[in-house]
Amino acid sequence: MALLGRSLVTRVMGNREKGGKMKGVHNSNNNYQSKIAQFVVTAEQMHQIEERVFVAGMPVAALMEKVAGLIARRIEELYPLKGSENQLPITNHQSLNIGILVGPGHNGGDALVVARELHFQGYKVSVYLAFPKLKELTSQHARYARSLTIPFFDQIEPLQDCDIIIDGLFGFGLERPLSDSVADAINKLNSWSKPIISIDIPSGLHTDTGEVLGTAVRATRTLCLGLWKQAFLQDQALEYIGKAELIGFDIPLADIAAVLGATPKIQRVTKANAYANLPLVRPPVTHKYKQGHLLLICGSRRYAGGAILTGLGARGSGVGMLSIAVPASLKPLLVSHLPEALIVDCPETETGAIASLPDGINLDSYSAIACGPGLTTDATPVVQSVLESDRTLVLDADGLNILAQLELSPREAPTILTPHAGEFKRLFPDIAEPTKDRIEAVSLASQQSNAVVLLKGARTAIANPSGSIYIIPESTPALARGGSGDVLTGLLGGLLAQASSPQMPIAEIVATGAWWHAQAGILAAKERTELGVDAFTLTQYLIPVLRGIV
Ligand SMILES: NC(=O)C1=CN([C@@H]2O[C@H](COP(=O)(O)OP(=O)(O)OC[C@H]3O[C@@H](n4cnc5c(N)ncnc54)[C@H](OP(=O)(O)O)[C@@H]3O)[C@@H](O)[C@H]2O)[C@@H](O)CC1
Ligand SMILES: Nc1ncnc2c1ncn2[C@@H]1O[C@H](COP(=O)(O)OP(=O)(O)O)[C@@H](O)[C@H]1O
Ligand SMILES: [K+]
Repeated sequence: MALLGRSLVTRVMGNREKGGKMKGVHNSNNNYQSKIAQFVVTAEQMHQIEERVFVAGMPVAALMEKVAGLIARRIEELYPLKGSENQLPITNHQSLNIGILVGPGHNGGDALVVARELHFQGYKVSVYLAFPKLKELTSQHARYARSLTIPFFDQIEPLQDCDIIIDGLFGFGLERPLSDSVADAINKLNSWSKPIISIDIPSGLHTDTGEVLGTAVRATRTLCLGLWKQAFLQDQALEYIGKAELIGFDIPLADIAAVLGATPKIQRVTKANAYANLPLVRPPVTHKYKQGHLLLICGSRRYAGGAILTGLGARGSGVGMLSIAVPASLKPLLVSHLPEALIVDCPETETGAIASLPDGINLDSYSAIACGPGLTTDATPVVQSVLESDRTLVLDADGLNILAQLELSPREAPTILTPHAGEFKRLFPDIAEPTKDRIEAVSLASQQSNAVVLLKGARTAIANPSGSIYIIPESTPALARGGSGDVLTGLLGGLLAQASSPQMPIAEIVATGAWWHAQAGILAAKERTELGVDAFTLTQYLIPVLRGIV
């Protein structure tokens, strides 16, 4: 995956080192936005980056003015005084009432600049000032706003009649739980069901873990400032964030690289870096086995459909050759759905699970193996034998449930584990709740197992043992549906089987597959609504995702 665009970073850093000033590389570079989109920061890293910008000479007040100006313009665009684009059920666009919540720090300062700007544009602005003691710059903006006769209140109730609320209580400076009075105000605000725009992050959320520190604003939309904060990639924060949008303010790439490193540890998977890993172009002279041979091991009498869905996911990957090992009695069914696949019929247990792989099967002849969907836990010997193989191995579903009962002895070849939160808990019982700080959880799990771990969820996170983490920043709850994980397993297996060289970073290929899967869900939901994305339909949208690329 083209990570930080190493060449550019080296260039940028080189320029700084030589002259102290940036030469020739500007943030207006067409690539700037797409580079910025990959980065994820903690509150501490954002502080450090901000500090470098200030030390380099940017005045704090000037930066606040610039950033808050961009926020104000965006709010005017979203809720214009005149015009028909406004989605709100507001009839009189001439007098939009905007309630602005102001906290003690620079998040509150941003909010006050927004208040002033909207006031001058003709909006009716009211301020709820939650604290008597403010940081210096925030205090100055409050004084000026008062001089403009903008009304200030120390209770939130007077804002109840506002059409829109802007939340500038706390940004990334919030580190401890909210006091009762602010928490009460936020709870009241949430009960009004008004459109709320949060500045930087919904007040009350922890910037890194996305945890609710007592209570938190439930925003309709959040305008994240400068760089994506980690909370935007944590499932537990999503219902508070609403629609997420990045408001860039031209932070020099050199300052980002100085803090995050040339290859940041955590990356959002963007279209650009996913594309770079897709096996889109084949050599003109090739043959099916050169394009990867994937062995799927899946299905049982009870879960026959899982094998079909995994097979169709693998088909979507474009893999050169597909073999599917299933209980012998499922062979006719599999052939009818996947005529191109070689069906390996296996001896069955009494319960209709795979008892063992057929005698004489040579696992070395496959480029990769994906094992697990629909197996039932009766297929333990099969999982044992693939764990002993030296092939790249994806384990999912019952493959993971079986693994949880076994010892994962060290494997030479890459191992990819793809649990949802329930499977994760069974596999890694001593790692804290995977629904809390998912980024931390997946990273620990990868180090503990020495495997690439993909933790499924609304923001699927992938970690490799060396510490890199990839997060899929967009998806759709349409995927929360039986069988969509089976599709992912087949797709991942197909992509890994096609990896042209063993040196290709496995976690990046896995991240690419997870991105593709999510995009297929998004596209299918767009065309068919979120209700229309059953797992079979999902497989039909894998290839259409690529339409924009080739
Ligand atoms: N980074 C950038 O480049 C840019 C940043 N900008 C903006 O600055 C924001 C960050 O500003 P910030 O650092 O002043 O922190 P912020 O989130 O406003 O709040 C911290 C304040 O709250 C207080 N406090 C904390 N917890 C509390 C509690 N539970 N209950 C009560 N009080 C509590 C804490 O005081 P303490 O008591 O800890 O001394 C402190 O005063 C950022 O999100 C963005 O909007 C842009 O303007 C320009 C570009
Ligand atoms: N709320 C959600 N938003 C986005 N994606 C989701 C959501 N819930 C589940 N998914 C995705 O759907 C898939 C579900 O996989 P899994 O739980 O293994 O289902 P199954 O075992 O039925 O196939 C995963 O890829 C997961 O990331
Ligand atoms: K906020």
